[in-house]
Amino acid sequence: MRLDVENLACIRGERRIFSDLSFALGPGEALLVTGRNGAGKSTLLDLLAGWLTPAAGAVRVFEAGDRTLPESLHYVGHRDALKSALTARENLEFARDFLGSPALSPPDALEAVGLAHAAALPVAYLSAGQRRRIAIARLLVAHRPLWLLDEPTAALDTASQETLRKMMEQHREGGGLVIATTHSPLPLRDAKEIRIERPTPAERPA
Ligand SMILES: Nc1ncnc2c1ncn2[C@@H]1O[C@H](COP(=O)(O)OP(=O)(O)OP(=O)(O)O)[C@@H](O)[C@H]1O
Repeated sequence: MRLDVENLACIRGERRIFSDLSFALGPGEALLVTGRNGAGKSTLLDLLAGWLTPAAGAVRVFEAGDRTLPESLHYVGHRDALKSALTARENLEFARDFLGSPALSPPDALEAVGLAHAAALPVAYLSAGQRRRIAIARLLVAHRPLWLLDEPTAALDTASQETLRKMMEQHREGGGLVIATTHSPLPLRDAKEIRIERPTPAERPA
């Protein structure tokens, strides 16, 4: 799959968040999105996911078969989007059934993030880092070529950050694409990088 983003602009409320944002990603490539708090990193992911409409510009997808862009991506956001009353395993079963294109089994995905022992626990009982690891395990239970990850290492300890880094590299080796926002260094091989700068007050619409 290929992604081509051209001269993208976004306005939220009365504010211009960014404009003229362009990049292209091909199979196996990764993009790190940096910028200060409130610069618009999550907003960019929301636009790519199709939840927001750009004020200008275009997002084009190629070589994705008959799938639309929303059907071609995984999104792991700030909120882990887990169902608190379901167990870790049930959450992954739900994700696999909902997303389609099953890949690793839920037990194997839990094993991959070091949470096999928590399979039968309701996620409400888990720590913030453990919940984040289950949200990340969702990436493994259904195959989707584009991973959109919003500060994926937040709440993760060093070992889990390394597990996630390896998962991202493996996904890329299989031809997958990764776009991750981050405030801390994420050592991905040959990753592209864009920094979103806040427009000055003069550039913002009144
Ligand atoms: N629903 C909304 N309506 C209007 N403005 C919004 C809305 N949601 C977010 N914003 C604004 O859009 C701007 C960009 O927010 P965004 O969450 O994309 O920033 P970010 O770069 O991801 O920040 P952080 O590093 O803190 O996560 C912020 O000024 C925010 O207040």
